[in-house]
Amino acid sequence: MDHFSYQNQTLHAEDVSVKDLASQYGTPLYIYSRATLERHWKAFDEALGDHPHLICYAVKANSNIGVLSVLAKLGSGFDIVSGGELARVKAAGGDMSKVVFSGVGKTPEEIEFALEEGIHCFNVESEPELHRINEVAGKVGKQAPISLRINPDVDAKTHPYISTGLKANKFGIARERAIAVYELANSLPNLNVVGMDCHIGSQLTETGPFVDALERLLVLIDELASKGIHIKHLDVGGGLGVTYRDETPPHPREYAAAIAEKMKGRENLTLIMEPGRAIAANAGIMVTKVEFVKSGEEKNFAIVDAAMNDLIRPSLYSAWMSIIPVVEGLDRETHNYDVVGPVCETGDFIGKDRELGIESGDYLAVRSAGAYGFVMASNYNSRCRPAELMVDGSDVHVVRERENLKDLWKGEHKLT
Ligand SMILES: Cc1ncc(COP(=O)(O)O)c(C=O)c1O
Ligand SMILES: N[C@@H](CCCC[NH3+])C(=O)O
Repeated sequence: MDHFSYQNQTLHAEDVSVKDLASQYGTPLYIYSRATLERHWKAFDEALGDHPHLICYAVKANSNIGVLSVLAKLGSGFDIVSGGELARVKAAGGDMSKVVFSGVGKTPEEIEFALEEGIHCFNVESEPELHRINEVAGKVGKQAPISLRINPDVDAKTHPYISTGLKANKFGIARERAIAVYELANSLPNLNVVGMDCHIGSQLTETGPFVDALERLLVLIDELASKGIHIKHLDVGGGLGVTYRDETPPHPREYAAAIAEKMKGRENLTLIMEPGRAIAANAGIMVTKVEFVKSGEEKNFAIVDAAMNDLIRPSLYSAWMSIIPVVEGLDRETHNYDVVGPVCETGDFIGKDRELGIESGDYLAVRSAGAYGFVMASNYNSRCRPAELMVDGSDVHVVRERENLKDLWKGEHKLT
């Protein structure tokens, strides 16, 4: 069931007209569906059935505290990559004991914060980081629970910027070094070895690379057990892709079933997953208004009020994102347009070569914008960042207010 669908030719978010929301709250505007977020999270959770598991939503995909609070109420865990994300999870009412902390450059301050909050574990990405966590834990008189992020050297077959599990990538510890680094971790006085993790990339559309990575990790887990180092949880990371255009990623159910299958007979090993995009992307849209229609000699441009600063995926990765009219079936002539924003960069586009029937003042919706959308927004060109709404049935919650002009220079000081 799609919670963004047309009713009486007008796009709705659950039971609410997107056109009404756009006129009331202005554009550009992010709109999320609570029911979709919940359904996606539950798809992972239910697919893992009785196997001991924890779904740690990857906060970076959409860190709005409204979104986090919805998932926290379901009992979600969280995968974080900064002290800022930890603070957000806390503010949203998340359970600190279900937080895993990933990322290659954790600072001493962030480590101390996470230790004080009692997180589930640190996903450690290098030997120097291991020493740093050991030192900070010693200083604050705690034992730090750790997992090593193993780079399994598998090709995720995704965009090179978001592939993370190859030797050439900056992430994790090479699997050839894994046993030695675990032995080191085990010998450090303030560390508690609890897990093993990996994350091979994002927007994966096949199950194969996930299973290959998992198999490589299981070999290491068995080898460690023979050396007396017992791993309690295996974290397979995130990375499951979604359909933006014609991709056919496995359903979370299929993906989770393939992983659970490999874990049969290992019921003492808790399975952790860190899905971000698969939970948030299709739970959100971004709505924009057509400012001008400009016909050039070679191209037609739909100049809209959203730009690369509001949604950077098309500019950054040449990502294709679906752009649909908020009101369909209008009697309009269609033309081929590049949908572009007002930012002064040639690379500022939301979509290219789109067949649309539009006039100035129309609203368009960009689909699948719930993940890596608002979180990557900036104030470039001194543009205020959009508002974010959460629709829940016929209820509408403003989960982030639109920025105003004064927010633009908050914390700045002029010279007198
Ligand atoms: C360590 C880690 N876990 C989870 C994720 C979430 O990935 P995705 O949004 O592709 O599920 C990422 C980002 O790719 C990540 O770096
Ligand atoms: N931001 C990227 C994904 C990066 C994943 C981060 N680990 C995207 O929009 O697709």
